[in-house]
Amino acid sequence: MTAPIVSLNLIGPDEDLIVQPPTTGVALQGKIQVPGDKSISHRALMLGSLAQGETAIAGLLIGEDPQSTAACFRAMGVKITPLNSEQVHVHGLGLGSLQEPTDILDCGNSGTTMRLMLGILASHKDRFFSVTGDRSLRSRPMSRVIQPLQQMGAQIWGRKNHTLAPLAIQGTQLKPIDYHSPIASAQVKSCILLAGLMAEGETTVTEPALSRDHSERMLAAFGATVKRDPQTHSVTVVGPAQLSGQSIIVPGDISSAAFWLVAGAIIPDSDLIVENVGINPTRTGVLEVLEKMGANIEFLNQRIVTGEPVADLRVKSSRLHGCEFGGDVIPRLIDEIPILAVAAAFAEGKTVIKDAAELRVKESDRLAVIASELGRMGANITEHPDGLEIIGGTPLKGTEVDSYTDHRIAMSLAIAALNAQGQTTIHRAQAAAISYPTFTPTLEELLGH
Ligand SMILES: O=C(O)C1=C[C@@H](OP(=O)(O)O)[C@@H](O)[C@H](O)C1
Ligand SMILES: C=C(OP(=O)(O)O)C(=O)O
Repeated sequence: MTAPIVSLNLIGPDEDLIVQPPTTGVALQGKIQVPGDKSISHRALMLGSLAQGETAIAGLLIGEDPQSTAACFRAMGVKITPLNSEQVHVHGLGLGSLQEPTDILDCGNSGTTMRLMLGILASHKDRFFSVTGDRSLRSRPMSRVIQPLQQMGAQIWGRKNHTLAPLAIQGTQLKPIDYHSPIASAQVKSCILLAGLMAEGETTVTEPALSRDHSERMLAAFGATVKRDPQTHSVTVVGPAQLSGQSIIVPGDISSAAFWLVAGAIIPDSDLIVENVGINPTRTGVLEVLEKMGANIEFLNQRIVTGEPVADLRVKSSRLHGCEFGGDVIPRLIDEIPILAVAAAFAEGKTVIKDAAELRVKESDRLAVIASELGRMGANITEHPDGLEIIGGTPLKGTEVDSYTDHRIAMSLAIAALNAQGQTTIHRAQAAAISYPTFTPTLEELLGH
């Protein structure tokens, strides 16, 4: 049997990942773990910074995005021990006590850092902040959080009529609002709730469909008064709040587990357990769609870990078939659409993904990029304004593809490559380190290197 090749060539400017599966197949077997949940990691660092006393975080994601969050809060006077997945300590300053940074806060590639932090900064009276990010983040829309913050009285300036970073923020005493968001976005919801912590009275956010609820859960755990109405998808915080430091255990990220669940489902003879995965129902849309496509996924050892449901997920390969999805499930699988498109390319028949125009304003235009790069590998995939149509079942061929510096695209293409014929070179694959720095070592481990 030819040995499978997986190599990350970091010497050239293109940071290529080369994937060459053997012709005899690469059945995935055994048990693996994925790094900590990115959304929960950001929130643990932020709420820890705003709380009185110490917060201890186990299982934090050591990716570039949480590093950006930690760097921003350190620059505002918060002591955060070096990030590691064992134990990180955050010495919170108490609500309203962040110091004015003497330099620009750099959010790197992280939309969550910038959007959530804007709510915190805008509510820090008499302090001035400037925030920026990398080229991708500087092109992502910030008006979705700036507009409601302005309704609360926030003072924010930015490029293109105050919609794009770099942004400047003059902190001020904010007023509570009752905000009906036009989009189901956890970043918008969380930004307003964080701003509401220091406004006097009730700040309510209502969204058209339920987005991930990690902020609501964690705010309540830190001692804020949080009221939720599941019927209307609305959540209220009561300010001024007081937060006190907590012990948090971050579960494995279902968005990272999704790569292996799809790999296990599409690669013949696989039987793989991904341990310790967060299965918060606001995040499990990917499992529902995979099951609808005929995937065989079992939930083992279900438990609750510091307020979040967790399980070990066992996937066995099966014959997938296409399906249609859209509507309310989209916010519950928003980051998994690129890897679901890969699953669809290997499934029999047609898959239609609708209501996903939001993907055009992520780290890359994910609809355009996944259509072009999977298309290069031979997939029959059509881009629509709000989604994708994929006719699966034609074998994919290895070729040269590009991540467009988008971590989820890099890893989705690597899984497609694992089940393709011949060698695939993924340019700029180092982007995976944004959310999953150990992706390539895990791939090597699974392939028996
Ligand atoms: O709140 C969060 O942690 C996130 C919310 C989602 O973004 P939107 O709120 O823009 O949908 C998601 O895509 C992102 O990766 C993380
Ligand atoms: C969209 C993502 O993250 P963010 O918005 O934080 O950059 C993601 O992780 O896929």
